[in-house]
Amino acid sequence: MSLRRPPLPRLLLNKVSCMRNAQQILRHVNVSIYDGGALVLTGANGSGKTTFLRMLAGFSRPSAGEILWNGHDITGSGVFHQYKLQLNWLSLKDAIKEKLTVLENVQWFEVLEGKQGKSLPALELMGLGRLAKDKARMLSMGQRKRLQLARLLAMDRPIWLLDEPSVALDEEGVKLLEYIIAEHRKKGGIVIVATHLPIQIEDAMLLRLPPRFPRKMTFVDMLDRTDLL
Ligand SMILES: Nc1ncnc2c1ncn2[C@@H]1O[C@H](COP(=O)(O)OP(=O)(O)OP(=O)(O)O)[C@@H](O)[C@H]1O
Repeated sequence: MSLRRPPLPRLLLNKVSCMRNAQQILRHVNVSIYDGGALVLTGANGSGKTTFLRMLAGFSRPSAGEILWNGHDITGSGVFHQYKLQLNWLSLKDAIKEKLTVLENVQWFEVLEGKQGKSLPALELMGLGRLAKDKARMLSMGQRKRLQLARLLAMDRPIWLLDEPSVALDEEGVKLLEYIIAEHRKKGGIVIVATHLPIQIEDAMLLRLPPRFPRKMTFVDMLDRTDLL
């Protein structure tokens, strides 16, 4: 008989609820995520996907329950600083500095991490190698998203929190996104994605958040209601 304990999940959400602006957004969420794991959050607009990611990123606190990292509450003093260093955050606000070149935009974050040498290979992987010396303001929306993804690769942190990462990407861009997610997981990285668009992520857990305001009437119902027109 083995006396070995089962491994702790790297991240554990235990009956987590979250309020925003005095409104209950998330209620009693339970999730365990191990190294190499992936969680895909879906749900209607306003159901709380971004709120969920923001809470994991430490931008807002759970109103009830706890989020444990390596078994420690992430809000605990001493833990939070260490935990934040594990995170890579990608959102629709891309924090791209328009006056810097594409390469400098990645190197800026890489240097802050105390790392070097990964920025150009990351840009090349994301198909932006030829634009590396151009000013970032010249980039299209999809290219800006590719730059954000290159930043994830150059910073190389274990837990990726990705809010709508495929928005604006073309078909090849989505394939690249799926590829880097798969590679990150092979190294033991964790990926948590909020998305409306289908992304192929093997063996991902799926969490569909319920709509916050049950719809009394659908759009199609409204079209049928002649008295409303
Ligand atoms: N800055 C804010 N302050 C207070 N409440 C907010 C704020 N942003 C969003 N909310 C509330 O939180 C709810 C959940 O928003 P959230 O952005 O988490 O949803 P979402 O599932 O990511 O939506 P979407 O699919 O539209 O991106 C919203 O319905 C809104 O009422």
